[in-house]
Amino acid sequence: MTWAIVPAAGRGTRFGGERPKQYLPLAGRTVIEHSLRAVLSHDDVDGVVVALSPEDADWPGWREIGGKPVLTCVGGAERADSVLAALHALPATVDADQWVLVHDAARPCLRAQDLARLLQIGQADPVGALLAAPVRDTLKRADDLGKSQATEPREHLWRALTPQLFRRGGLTRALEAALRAGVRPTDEAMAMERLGLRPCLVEGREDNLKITTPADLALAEFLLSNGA
Ligand SMILES: Nc1ccn([C@@H]2O[C@H](COP(=O)(O)OP(=O)(O)OP(=O)(O)O)[C@@H](O)[C@H]2O)c(=O)n1
Ligand SMILES: C[C@](O)(CO)[C@H](O)COP(=O)(O)O
Repeated sequence: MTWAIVPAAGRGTRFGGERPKQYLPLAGRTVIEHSLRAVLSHDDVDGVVVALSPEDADWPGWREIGGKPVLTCVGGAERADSVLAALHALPATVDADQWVLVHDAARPCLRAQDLARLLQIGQADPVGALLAAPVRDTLKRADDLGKSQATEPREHLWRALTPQLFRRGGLTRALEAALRAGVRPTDEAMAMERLGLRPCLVEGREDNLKITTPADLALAEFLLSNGA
């Protein structure tokens, strides 16, 4: 039994606009609906808890998607707070040693084959796993004037994606420890790494992009509308 958690309590400030980006129209649905359907599409995934902003006025009120239960909870100030709230809102039947998938509401282009590989590899790992993409561009470090001052070595550098797969109990403890220490993990793997644990990096598609700016939405529209 694996449950999903979808943090969807963000305001989308970098995107701009009135409506939070997760509720913008995309390829006949909304961003969040694509993300929910994608993470629920695997037979091993039994349901989802969605963390919503207390001010959310757009949530459609889904109670199930594809015959699977959709629960909600109130998210927090940062993504990590929202994920932790959703971990606590999982059904009591989800034991501490059961796997939980955390997937951004803002990542609508997740492909079934990436999700299947993550589950297959991650469930065989003692710690867990995350989808990620190796860095393929040259990386520059900017100075205060926006000039390129150095080139950073890119060997062994990956971009973290989602979903990320960890056991409910271990992830809950890792996030609570990080937040208690005043650390705001930007992803679940960071909370695990802090404890000296090494999640498995599972190479995922580069087009599993996070909708952060309007250009990302245009690209996602092309990808999802053209079956690319
Ligand atoms: N307090 C927060 C902040 C973010 N998220 C979620 O985490 C995912 C990734 O975060 P990001 O892309 O940064 O979304 P926003 O925080 O909305 O964007 P911004 O930083 O531009 O405001 C999104 O699905 C977002 O809804 C969340 O659940 N709770
Ligand atoms: C979780 C994540 O999508 C992995 O790259 C990313 O860390 C989210 O960061 P954001 O600043 O909350 O968008």
